[in-house]
Amino acid sequence: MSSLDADRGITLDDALTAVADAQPLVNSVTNDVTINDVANITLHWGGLPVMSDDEREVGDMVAIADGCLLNMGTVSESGEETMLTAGMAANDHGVPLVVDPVGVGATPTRTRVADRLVTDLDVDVLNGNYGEISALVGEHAEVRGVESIGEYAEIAATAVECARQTGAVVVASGETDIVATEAAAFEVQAGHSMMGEVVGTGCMLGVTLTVFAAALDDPLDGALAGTVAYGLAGELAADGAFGDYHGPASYRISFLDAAAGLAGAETPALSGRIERIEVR
Ligand SMILES: Nc1ncnc2c1ncn2[C@@H]1O[C@H](COP(=O)(O)OP(=O)(O)O)[C@@H](O)[C@H]1O
Ligand SMILES: Cc1ncsc1CCOP(=O)(O)O
Ligand SMILES: [Mg+2]
Repeated sequence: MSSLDADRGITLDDALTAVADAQPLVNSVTNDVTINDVANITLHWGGLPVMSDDEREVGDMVAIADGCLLNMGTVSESGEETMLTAGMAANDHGVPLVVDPVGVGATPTRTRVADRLVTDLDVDVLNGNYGEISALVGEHAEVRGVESIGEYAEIAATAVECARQTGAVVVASGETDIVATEAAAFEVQAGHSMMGEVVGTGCMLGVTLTVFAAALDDPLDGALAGTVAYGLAGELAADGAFGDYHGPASYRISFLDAAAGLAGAETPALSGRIERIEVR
């Protein structure tokens, strides 16, 4: 199977095998809306989910974990402090840290919490939709609730700027996903429009990135592999490879099955799906 990136020589099969071998324990401090899907897709990829979010134990749980996700979808005042406790434990113990700044830009509170997370913590991977990533770097963005509204013609440059400001690998999700570091940007053509019809596909992407970042040594490899694997699962589900569906609710089930079955499935060729792009 073709390499995820010619310079790095890692294939999707390598990544899927690394996840299966590592069986990473991933602690997700995440929102109440999609927490069960986040837990299940962690398991479906080959990871071990735990959703510890109590201030008295979260630091200890993250210390023994292989990856940590902070998703601020329904973050409360106490939850904000717990996220900092978890994130600092990840940093102290060298545990890969992924942040999903859900709804940043929609309200001043969300913007403040997101800024605090990316400022006070050393984040390995950041994932958000186009609006969230644009809001995070202070550019014009329309985030309605948690949905990205409007057009973002310069999203690749914005993602690179976000990587520069935060030091993280940035995944800006949408019809075309952008994976960016401060020095490089990749367009990833994988996924299906049905994924945009299901609440939780951004949250599940965040924990997918955490699983792959935990299993691979380099956050960029983890972000590229996780983004590609996730999109391919979306395509296979949409193609009916994991059962017929009749709308977004049944599609969601097929999608979860596709994530669980991707390693054993005949996946579409990757050639041309991942393109390194020039960003000034
Ligand atoms: N129209 C689309 N075509 C292909 N993939 C999509 C589309 N909309 C969303 N996705 C995929 O669904 C996942 C969630 O993306 P997005 O909807 O941007 O996140 P969020 O749910 O946080 O707003 C990503 O993997 C993205 O690639
Ligand atoms: C609707 C909603 N409200 C707070 S968190 C959440 C789920 C967001 O999920 P995603 O970012 O995957 O769309
Ligand atoms: Mg989201």
